[in-house]
Amino acid sequence: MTATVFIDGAAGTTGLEIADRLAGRSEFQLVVLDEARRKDAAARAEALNDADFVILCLPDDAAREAVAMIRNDRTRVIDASSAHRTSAGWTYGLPEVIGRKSLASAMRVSNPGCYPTGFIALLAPLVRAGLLPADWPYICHAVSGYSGGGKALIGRFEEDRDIAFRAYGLALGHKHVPEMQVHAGLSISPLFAPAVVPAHRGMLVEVPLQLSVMTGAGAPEALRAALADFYAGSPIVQVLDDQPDELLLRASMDPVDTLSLRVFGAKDGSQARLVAMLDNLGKGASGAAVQNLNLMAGLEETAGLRL
Ligand SMILES: NC(=O)C1=CN([C@@H]2O[C@H](COP(=O)(O)OP(=O)(O)OC[C@H]3O[C@@H](n4cnc5c(N)ncnc54)[C@H](OP(=O)(O)O)[C@@H]3O)[C@@H](O)[C@H]2O)C=CC1
Ligand SMILES: CC(=O)N[C@@H](CCC(=O)OP(=O)(O)O)C(=O)O
Repeated sequence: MTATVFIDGAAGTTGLEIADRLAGRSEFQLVVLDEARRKDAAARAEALNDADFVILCLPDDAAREAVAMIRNDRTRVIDASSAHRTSAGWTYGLPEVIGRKSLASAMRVSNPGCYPTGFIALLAPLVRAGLLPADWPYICHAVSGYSGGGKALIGRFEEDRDIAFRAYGLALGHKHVPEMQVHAGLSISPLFAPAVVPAHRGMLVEVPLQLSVMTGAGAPEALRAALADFYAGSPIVQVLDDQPDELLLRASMDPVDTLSLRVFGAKDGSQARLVAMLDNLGKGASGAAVQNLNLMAGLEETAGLRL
C-alpha cells in the first residue's frame, strides 16, 4: 500500500532534499501544497491531518504549531527542527544509537540536529561502554557548510563571497547543547564551538580528548575498536581505521547520507581526537529523515538514500 507523506516546509533547504530522496519511490506518495497555499494554516491543517506521515521542515515555533494542528491519533510525525529533541513522548531519530526497533512503532520522531548527530555517534557508545566518563566537561569543535543555516544563511554566504570563516555560538548555550548532553548520556553540559565555512554542504565534528587525565578512559585503539564493534554492519555509519594527515571538506561535495567516524591518537596514548564527517543535509537532516521514515514504514532503512 502507498503511504501519503506531507512535507511541511517543502520549499526549504531540508524539505527539498527530502523530496529528492523520495522521488520515484512507489511506497510513498508526496502531498504538495502549491506556492499560494504552502503557508496557509487551513490548507496545512488539512494536509497534516490527511497524511499518513508528516515531515516538518520548519523553524521551531512553526513546527510546534504544526504538531498542535494534528487532531488525530493516526498521523505519524518526523520533526526536523530542534523543537522536540529532548521532549517527553518523542523518539530521538538516531536509530544506530537508540535502536532501530524504537522507530518501527514511533508516532513522534525528532530528527537529530546535524552537529549532534556527529557528537552523539562518537560519544554515546564509548560512554555506554565505560571507555569514556559520563561526568566529564567535553568540548566539541565543529565546522559546517552554510546550508546548515537554511535559506537565510545560504543567502548571506552567496551574497558575501568574502566570508572565509564564521565562528558563531560565541555566547555559548547553542540550541544543540541539550540534545548533545542528553543523548550522549553526559552528566555535564558539553562546551560547543561551531563555525561555518564557505562551502554549501558538509561538516566536521570533533571531540578532542586529554585521555591521560581522564580516569578510566580507554586508549585510542580501544576507543576505535569499540566504535567499530558498535557500528559493525551499519550501512550508513562507517568507522574508518585509516589515519590520514588531513581531513578535507570540499566545496564541490555531492549529497551523501553516510557518517564517517575516526579516532586519531597520540603515539603515547595520552591524547585523542574523535572526528565525525557528514553531510549536514544528508545524515545531518534529510537523509536521516528518510532513513527514519523507512524504518517507521517497515521498509529497508537505506531505501532512497545516497550511500
Ligand atoms: N539545513 C540543515 O542542514 C538542517 C536543518 N535542520 C532543521 O530543519 C528545519 C528546516 O531547516 P531548513 O530547511 O534549513 O530551513 P529553510 O529556511 O531553508 O526552510 C524552512 C522553510 O519553512 C518555511 N516556513 C517557515 N515558516 C512556515 C510556516 N509557518 N508555514 C509553512 N512553511 C513555513 C520557509 O518558507 P520560506 O521559503 O517562505 O522562507 C522555508 O521554505 C529547521 O528547523 C532547521 O533547523 C536540521 C538539521 C540540519
Ligand atoms: C550552520 C548553522 O547555522 N547550523 C545550524 C544548525 C543546523 C541544524 O542542525 O539544524 P537544527 O536547527 O534543526 O538543529 C545552527 O547552528 O543553528
